[in-house]
This record gives sequence, C-alpha cells and structure tokens, in this order.
Amino acid sequence: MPSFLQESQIFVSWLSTVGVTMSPKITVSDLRKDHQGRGVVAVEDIEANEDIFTIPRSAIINVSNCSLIEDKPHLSQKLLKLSQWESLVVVLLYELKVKNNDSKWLPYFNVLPIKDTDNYFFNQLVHWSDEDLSALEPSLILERVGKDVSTQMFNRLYPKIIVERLGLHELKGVTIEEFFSVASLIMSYSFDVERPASLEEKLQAEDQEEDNEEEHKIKSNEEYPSEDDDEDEDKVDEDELLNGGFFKSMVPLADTLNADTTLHNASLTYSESGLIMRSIKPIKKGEQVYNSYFDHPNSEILRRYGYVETQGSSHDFAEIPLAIVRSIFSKEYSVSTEFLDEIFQILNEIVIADDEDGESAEIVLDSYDCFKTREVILEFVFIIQVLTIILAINEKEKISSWNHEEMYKMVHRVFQKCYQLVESKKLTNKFKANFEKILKERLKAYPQIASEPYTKEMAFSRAQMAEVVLKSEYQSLKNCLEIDETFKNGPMGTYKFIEDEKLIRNIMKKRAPEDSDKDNKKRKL
Ligand SMILES: C[S@@+](CC[C@H](N)C(=O)[O-])C[C@H]1O[C@@H](n2cnc3c(N)ncnc32)[C@H](O)[C@@H]1O
Repeated sequence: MPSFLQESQIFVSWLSTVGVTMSPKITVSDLRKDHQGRGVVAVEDIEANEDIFTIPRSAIINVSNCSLIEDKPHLSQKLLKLSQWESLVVVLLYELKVKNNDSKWLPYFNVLPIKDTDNYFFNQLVHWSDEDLSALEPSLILERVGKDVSTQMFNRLYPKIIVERLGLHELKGVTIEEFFSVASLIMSYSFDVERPASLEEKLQAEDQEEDNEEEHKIKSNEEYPSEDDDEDEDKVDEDELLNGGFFKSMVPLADTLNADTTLHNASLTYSESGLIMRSIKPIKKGEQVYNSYFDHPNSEILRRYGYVETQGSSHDFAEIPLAIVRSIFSKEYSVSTEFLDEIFQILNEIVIADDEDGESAEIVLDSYDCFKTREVILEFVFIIQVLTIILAINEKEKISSWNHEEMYKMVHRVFQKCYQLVESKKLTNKFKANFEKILKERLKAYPQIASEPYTKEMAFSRAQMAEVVLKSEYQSLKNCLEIDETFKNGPMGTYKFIEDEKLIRNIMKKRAPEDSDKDNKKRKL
C-alpha cells in the first residue's frame, strides 16, 4: 500500500494529467505532526496577487461534471431538481461506491478522509458522542450540531429519491454511517463554485424546455403527477440546484489548503474556464498557504470542520439566549415572565404591522451575538433599551394590568422613541446597567476553565477543542462587558448616555400630531 507521502505524490502527478497547473513555488506537505493532515506550503517566496494554481472546470466534481452523468445522462434534469447537498451526495456516492477504483478521481479520493481512514478521521460535531458534546456546555452551538438534519436528509434520499426517483438500484445498500461520512466530507471540503455564464444559459434553457414538455404532457395526456411526486417537488423547489448560480463542488487541490482566520493569505477566484487560487498577500518561503472558510467563530469551525483555532478565531462571538434577557428583567423589575412574553409578542406584532417593505428586522430573537471585536448586534441593544424603558414606565403606570390594545399602544410608542434614540447614537444609563447584568449572568454559566487564557498547546482532543470554544465565547463576552470601550470608538461607534427619566418624560407627555408622522417613518435595524 502506498505511504502517506506516496499518495501525495500520486495525487500531485494526477493533478497535472487533469489539467491543473501548479506554481513551482508550492508543494503539498505532510502536516500530520501539527494535526493538520496535508496542506500547501510555499517553497519559495510568493508575492501578493500571484496565481498559485489553476484548475480547469473539467477537474472538479459536481452535478454537471461527474461519472454519474457521463454514464446516465438522462438523469441530468432529475438531479437538477434536487438540492445542492442532495445532488452532491448522490454524485459522490456513485463515484465512491459504484465507480470505486475505476473513478477518474481515485488519486484524489485516496488523499481524502473518506478513503484514507488510517491518517484521517472525521471530528465534526455530528460525530461526537453525547458525552463529548457535554464538554461544550453552555455554548449554543449544541443547538446546531446537525444530527437531526443529516438524518432527515438520509431519510429523504433513501429509498425515495435514490432508488425510486433516480432508479439507482446499485446504491441501494448505502448505510447511514456511509452517508454521514460523505455528508461530512462535503461539509468540510466542498466549495460553492460559481457557474460560468455559458453553462448558466444552457441550464436555464434546458429547464425551460423541460417545463414546457411537462406542461404539454399534462395537457395532451391528462397525465398528472401523483400526489406524492407533487409533495416532493414542492419541498425541494426553493432549494433547487438551479437557484443561486453555483454548484456545490469538490475541488481537488483547492481543498488541500487548510484555513486560518488570521493567517489567511490566498483565495479562490472563478473564471469562465476554471478556478484560480491566488495569493492575497506576500507568502514567505516555508509558510503555509491558508484559505479562509468564511467568517466563522471557533464554535462553528469545530461544528463544520472538526478543529479549532487555538488562539481564537478572528470572528469569535458568544450568544446570549433570550431566556437570560427574560430572567434578568423579570428579577430586576419584579415582573412575571408571562408579562415579558406578552411584551415580546407585542414587539413581534409591531415589527409585522410597521413593515412596509418586508425588510424590518425582528428584534425578539432566540439569542443575540456579542463579538470578540466588541460588536454587539443592534437587535440586542434595541431590545434591552426598549425593555428598560417599558419596565420603568410599568413601575409608575402598572402597564401589566392594562388590556392588550392599551399595552400595544404604549409598547409601540416606547419602541418608536427608543428607535429614534438608538438611531441618534444615544442610550440610557439604566440600559448600561441592564446590559452589564445580562452579560455577567451569561458569563456565570461558563465553567472556570473558560475564563483562563488560551494556552500555547495545540488542541487536538475533543475535550481540549471544547475548552478552546468556551474560552473563545467567554472572551467575547468579557470584551463586550468593557462597556465604555464597547460603546465608544469600537465597531459600534460612539454612544452618548442620557438619563432614563428624560426619555420617559418625553414618552409620557401627550403626543403632538406631527410627532406621530415622524414616528411612523420606516425603521430598519
Ligand atoms: C479542506 S480540508 C483541508 C485539507 C486537509 N488538511 C487534508 O489533509 O485533506 C479541511 C480539513 O482540514 C483540516 N484543517 C483545515 N484547517 C485547519 C487548521 N487551521 N488546523 C487544523 N486542521 C485544519 C480540518 O480537518 C478540516 O476539516
């Protein structure tokens, strides 16, 4: 059996046979000592904006370039009706299970975790046991692990889509574990590759032709699709492959690059004929060429890719659940959670009622993001400010005993006045106090280890990676808790703090008619 090194060499030789051109300034390296599998490293200095390699579209795998369509071109339209994920799963299963050693991409598959199980294993959160996952408490990433979604996809594909609709009996015996491996591979290795304009036109024309034929068939033969078919088509419609202008694709060599949010130095660009990996800054001899897998915090990097950045991701944030906002306000103002839920319901009604162009943002969210950079999402600022004022007025007026209509009017007025306040970069002093209490309460949920600084050690075990995620979130909260910094000169801009009474007096005074016109102007957060 070829060694790890030999497999890399076979892969690199194969790349040239499929038209990939590689700069002599890079090499595919063995980075197993750093627990990074393979990666691309510069063997000579590379300047900014240099082409590092180019990949023709014929070398990538997707629904328009794969053995399945070469062998069974009649399935093309049916595949295009699936979602991006579903179609790539089918395409890869066919390549791996049916073509297997005859696949033209075999030297590529041999350097991937799906085939090289001696040197790789999947570490994404879907593969973690419940015990492993418990180390991530209280991170809200636990609500997005994705086991249910993956299982649902498997149940949709089997047997209905793969066997009944596509007639791929040769893929009948695929187990849920095999499906999970392919799904994990797609999650951590695939790219959303823009379709070239020429292909886009061809696909749209074929789709139109297909629709016309379908319509003709129905009219002439009165042959209606079965109820079941109809239901299925509806389900995938929004998510259909033809939407979005890209194909989820496997891109050999581009996916050999590891990623780092701070060391990111190369990016993939698309042209009509192919894909180009280009340096975005100078890369010194000996340095690794790093891609970026979008702006993810460590929790999401772990969920999707199975590793963490040991000193934190540049895009780290922590999430504050709405439940904490509810419990702090309930405690601080001695009001029932039912009353707070009624206010939340009214806030949702206001957003819907005042939404003229469908663009107003909801402010009652399941959770609120607080970034390491000291940015706090505006919905969070706004809901705390609104609740602070409503509950102060409640102390004077006992709003909680009012009927829904009266309560709606008052909440609406507070909403509008707080909107103007926040828009003019002002907040109240009591907002500051409540913001602080909420963040402190969230911090209490984290274990002691989360408050300790990152260590220099690499984090390889699941327990170590979970610790790094908790540190990333804890530090994000701590940073945002430095309120004078958060609301002064940071990414949020500079806010002025005013007396709550001033705003409350303004709200309580009888409204002048011209005020209401001004108040009704469009709001977007
Ligand atoms: C697109 S692949 C990159 C190539 C991969 N290293 C290989 O040998 O096939 C993505 C996977 O590489 C690993 N990876 C990427 N960036 C990493 C990093 N900065 N540190 C550790 N592992 C990384 C993770 O296992 C991730 O799921």
